Amino acid sequence: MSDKAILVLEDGSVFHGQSIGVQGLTTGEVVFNTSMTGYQEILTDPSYSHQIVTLTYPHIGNVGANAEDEESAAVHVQGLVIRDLPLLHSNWRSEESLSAYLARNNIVAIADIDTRRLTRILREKGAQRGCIIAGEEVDEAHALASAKEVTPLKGLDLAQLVSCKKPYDWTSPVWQLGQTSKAATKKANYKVVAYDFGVKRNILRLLVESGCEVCVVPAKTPASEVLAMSPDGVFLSNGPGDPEPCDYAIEAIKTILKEKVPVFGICLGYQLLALASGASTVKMKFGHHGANHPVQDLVTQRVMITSQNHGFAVNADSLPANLKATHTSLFDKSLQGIERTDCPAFGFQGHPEASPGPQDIVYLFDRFTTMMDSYKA
Ligand SMILES: NC(=O)CC[C@H](N)C(=O)O
Repeated sequence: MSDKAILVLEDGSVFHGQSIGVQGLTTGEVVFNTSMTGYQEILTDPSYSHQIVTLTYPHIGNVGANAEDEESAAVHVQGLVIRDLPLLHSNWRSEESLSAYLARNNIVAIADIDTRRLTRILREKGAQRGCIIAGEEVDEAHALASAKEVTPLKGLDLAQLVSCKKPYDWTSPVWQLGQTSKAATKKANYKVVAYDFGVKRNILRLLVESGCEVCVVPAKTPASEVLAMSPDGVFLSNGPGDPEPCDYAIEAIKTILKEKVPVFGICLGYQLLALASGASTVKMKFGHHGANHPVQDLVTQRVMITSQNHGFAVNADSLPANLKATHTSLFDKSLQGIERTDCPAFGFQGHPEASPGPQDIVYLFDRFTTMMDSYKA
């Protein structure tokens, strides 16, 4: 069997490398992530659905893979592109090599390519549709034609594809993984319904740790069903694709906001909260994907280092009078946080659940419980 592989972008750029996953063909929008750690969390983040991810950090796979680092039950990237896979992986938690993990999860992946050149192309031209072929038939023309057939993410509702099919309760906190957590789990004090648009497990763990009893519901659950559960708060999860076509979610959020139930949204959830409040969203050139993005809290002026993964943004000029900007990106001044002035609701564009990444912004979970305290009182 050949272990050759190629990556071809829609602009015609060709990269030759080695296959490190299964043989075959895969396509998707190619984005770069600059995180130095957390490759397994990235692979299993449902928000990466339909995207091929390239990691700018050159050595990927050093610590192998394990069952605890997964952010969901499946690998969601369409493909992986890296510079160098180490000959040996080593970590006390490792259960298998990255390559074995990719193959077991049916992922086409390529190594030994110039990821700096690739990232520069994506930075100059914006996210590109691309195709990886691994195996015998490494055919450039076929790869280029396949890349050009990819449906762009703009206009695609992917949340309903990755969402759970039935409601379930989530009960495990972070400390069950043996990781250091900010504090011992608080006594369950709040009933929270979490909309699953592609939720990451660490968000659910942090909600539990903050004292929430969490019921996760499918993306298309109507507001009436959620309100019938008499929640103390509603959480809107992260997720893949364009927020704009998710009209069912936008409608449900509008109804929930009218009832003045506290609402907290992360990433796609934050974008949906903005749309339900009358703001608009735009597709970014190449988005924000990394673990060291500086974000400023506009009230305290404090700067936090945050984890980010988004290709769409809320248009800062589109905020209606009852929607206040709370955070801004110091990389490009794009909007990072919003809060409603007429009801208890707020959202954040980055990832306060911080997995992978820094924990500067984890305090937003306390803000949600404080909001629920006032609501209950
Ligand atoms: N991580 C997310 O929730 C991503 C939100 C949305 N799919 C975007 O790309 O902007």
